[in-house]
Amino acid sequence: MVKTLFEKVWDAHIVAPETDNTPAVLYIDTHLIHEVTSPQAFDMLRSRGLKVRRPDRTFATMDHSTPTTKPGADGEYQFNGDKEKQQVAKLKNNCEEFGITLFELGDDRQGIVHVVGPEQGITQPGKTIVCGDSHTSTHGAFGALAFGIGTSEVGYTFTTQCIPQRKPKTMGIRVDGQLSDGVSAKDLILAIIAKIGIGGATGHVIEYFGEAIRRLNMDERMTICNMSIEAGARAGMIAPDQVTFDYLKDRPYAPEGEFWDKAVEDWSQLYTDEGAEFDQLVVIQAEEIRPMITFGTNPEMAIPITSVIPEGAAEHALDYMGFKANQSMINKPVDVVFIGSCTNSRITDLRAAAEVLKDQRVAKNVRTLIVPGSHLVKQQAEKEGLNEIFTQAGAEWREPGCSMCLGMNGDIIQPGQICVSTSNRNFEGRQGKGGRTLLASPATAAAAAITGKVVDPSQINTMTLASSKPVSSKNEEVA
Ligand SMILES: CC(C)[C@H](C(=O)O)[C@@H](O)C(=O)O
Ligand code: SF4
Repeated sequence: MVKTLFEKVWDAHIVAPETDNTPAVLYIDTHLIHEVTSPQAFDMLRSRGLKVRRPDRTFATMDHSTPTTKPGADGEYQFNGDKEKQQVAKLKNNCEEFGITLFELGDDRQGIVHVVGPEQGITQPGKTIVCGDSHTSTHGAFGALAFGIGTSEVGYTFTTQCIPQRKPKTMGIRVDGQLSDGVSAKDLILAIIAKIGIGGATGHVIEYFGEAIRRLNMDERMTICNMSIEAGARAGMIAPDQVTFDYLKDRPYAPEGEFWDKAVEDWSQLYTDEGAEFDQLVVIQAEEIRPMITFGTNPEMAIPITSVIPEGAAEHALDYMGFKANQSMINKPVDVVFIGSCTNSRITDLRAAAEVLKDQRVAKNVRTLIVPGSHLVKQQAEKEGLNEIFTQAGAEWREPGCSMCLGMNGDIIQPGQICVSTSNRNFEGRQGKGGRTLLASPATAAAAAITGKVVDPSQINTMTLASSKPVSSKNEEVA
């Protein structure tokens, strides 16, 4: 029988099939946890005298509430408040008590859960992966079936390594052709969500395929799968290929030696069979995609950066943003730029930002925060000198974590401020009460940082060369 990629992974993990009255029981290979959605599940275990069934398949990191400033001279981290400090301390205690591997503050492996899992080789093709976090869809970039779960399901996974699940429908999104120069994976996924809508993939698992997807590196594939949830999808998946295997080879938790060879053999079977059908199919032409930006308060409210806010866009959203239909987004003034989050905080994202920021200065009054997704990303960026480019430009180079994506750690924007952000959600107040978020790619965010306004990143080189801004002495040395 021909099967889609999703069906292959789903079928291989069914412990008990779905009936009219009961959902399927799905075996979970890997359980990722963080400090925000795990405490109640651990409390449940304690109150019932239960253990974690597979601590060896459970991995924890701290990311949402962690400070992005370095610890003080005394080694103490400066938390936003007691609540955040306790949340992090609780995770550490819980992991010790239940024998779970934790990538804690100060550990080189610490970072955003959706950056760390792949980076450590914990995320692998064909696996079922859950986490009490909606952007778990990120891991589907490896051909895993990965989705977010609620706190009670975190409890089920702790106790049984299984969860009850209704089988989702499938949606194929085929992206033909090649993305144009200067158009990123972030632009592609924003364009996809603008097209199908925030509810467009509700109840479905999306598989992305086609030439343009094949050409993406793993960081880019993760950007795409990360935002699947913003179209309502249960998960996003991309069939693994040589790009996937090359990424995973020699990662700490990847199989070794003969186990590696066997794994690659198995993983190579993970694709949608010829003739297998999706419940829905969407076709996109890559050449038509332009750099994108959002203008509203959900990720579907996105347009090519050079076009205008459409007539008929939700008025409430436009009021909140302070924008009007038919206006161009170009030249809108910007107060803050945030480059980070599980969507765009990996090394290739930072390289893209550095390319724009090199030998430039961040505009006066624009606060620019650059937050690597993990310590290993941070170390790699520093090895390449990207941190120098950022700090010389006047941007803040921070410690890893979710940071201003959600502002749980205190990295927030002020009421009324406009922030160009590489994150995945532009909901009202998400980055701080009254704050206004414009979602975009790292290149677009970096271009906004140096000009202090929304600009087409493809225009940036011409623009900066044309302007005779005074350059810092450091820049003269470089030149
Ligand atoms: C805190 C967590 C539950 C939440 C999520 O599930 O997505 C967060 O990561 C987010 O991005 O809003
Ligand atoms: S970076 Fe943002 S979207 Fe990703 S897990 Fe953290 S808060 Fe959620």
